[in-house]
Formats: sequence, structure tokens, C-alpha cells
Amino acid sequence: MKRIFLIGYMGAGKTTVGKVLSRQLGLSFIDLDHYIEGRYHKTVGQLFAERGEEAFRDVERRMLREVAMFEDVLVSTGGGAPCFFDNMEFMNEAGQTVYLKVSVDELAKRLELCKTTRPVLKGRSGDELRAFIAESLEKREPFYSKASIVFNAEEMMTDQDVQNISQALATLFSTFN
Ligand SMILES: Nc1ncnc2c1ncn2[C@@H]1O[C@H](COP(=O)(O)OP(=O)(O)O)[C@@H](O)[C@H]1O
Ligand SMILES: O=C(O)C1=C[C@@H](OP(=O)(O)O)[C@@H](O)[C@H](O)C1
Ligand SMILES: [Mg+2]
Repeated sequence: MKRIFLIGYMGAGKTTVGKVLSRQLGLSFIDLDHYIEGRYHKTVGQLFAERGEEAFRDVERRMLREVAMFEDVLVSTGGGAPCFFDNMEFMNEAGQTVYLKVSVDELAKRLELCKTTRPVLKGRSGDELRAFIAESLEKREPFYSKASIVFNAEEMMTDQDVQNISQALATLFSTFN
């Protein structure tokens, strides 16, 4: 039985890479944000606006435990998920965690283009956006770095990169199973 959690900052590519990697590994794919949106019939933006971040984190915590009941699955989490409650320890016990690591400059570049769907970044741009990313990434890094595998995701993932992650995961699974 395989269960993988992709973690990392907003814009690291968890949703994008997760889809490809799950196919490569023959696993079902779940994006935790999309799962929450389906269960609550609301977007993440609406949940933040209507209930606030604290309530969203509680929903996220519960939905993470729900998807972790599934077997042979790859779960792409939201960027904040590993950094609240004991979620990171929980994921490490439930499966293998893979941190997609990307620099502040690259994240700022990517997120400038797709920040509207991310309530945490609302109203920030340019230097302010970059400074916000730098500060929050520093706080989150200690959680992310508890992952079983840290992968440099600075550049657009090539097929070879996906192969490399798959290979590293296969080695880990053979160690643990
Ligand atoms: N490896 C990558 N290299 C360059 N851009 C990427 C990469 N992965 C994702 N992107 C782009 O970055 C943005 C955020 O990707 P997404 O998969 O939604 O990230 P996350 O789920 O980690 O927040 C998207 O516009 C996507 O096209
Ligand atoms: O980092 C965060 O606090 C968040 C990341 C988002 O997911 P992505 O990392 O997929 O953008 C989403 O869960 C929500 O907007 C909050
Ligand atoms: Mg995502």
C-alpha cells in the first residue's frame, strides 16, 4: 500500500506535479484543496472569506485525516497544511512526504501570475509579495524540512525529474515495507 503527500509552499507545483507523478506511480490523485471544495461546495476563497482562516485550518485538518484513509493515493496538500496542528507528524506516520522546494524569487514570479485564487496572498504584489513569501517561508521551512524526501522543484519539472522522484520513492518504499 502506498500513500504519498506532496508538500511545499504555494506555487511550488504540488497540484501540477501531483497529477503527473500520481499517473507515473499508478496511484489515485487527490488535491486536498479540491477535495475540500467538493465536500463543502465552496471554494477555498469562500471558506476563508466566510469563516476565516482558523476555521479553514480546522476543516483542512479534518479533511487531511479523511483522505489519509484512502490507500494507494497521492495527495497534493495546500501550502499551509503541514504547518498547523500535528499535521506534519500525522502525514509522516500515514505515508511518505515529498517536499517540493522552490526559492523565494521563483515563487514570487509564479505567484504574481496566479495569486487571485489564494486568499493568503490577497492584495499583495511586487516587493511586498516577495517580502511576505520570504517571511512566511522562513516560518514554514522547519515543518517542510521534516519531509522524507526533499526535491528541488525550482525549474519546470521534466519527465526525468518525475522519474527521479518516482525512483527515490520506490527506494523509500522498499526500505520501509
Ligand atoms: N515545476 C514548475 N515550474 C514552473 N512553473 C510551475 C511548476 N509547477 C507549477 N508551476 C506553475 O506555478 C503555478 C502554481 O502551480 P500549482 O501546481 O498550483 O502549485 P501549488 O499547488 O503548489 O500551489 C501554476 O501557474 C503552474 O503552472
Ligand atoms: O499556503 C497556504 O496557506 C494555502 C495554500 C493553498 O494551497 P496551494 O499551496 O496549493 O496554493 C490553499 O490551501 C489556501 O489558499 C492556503
Ligand atoms: Mg495546489
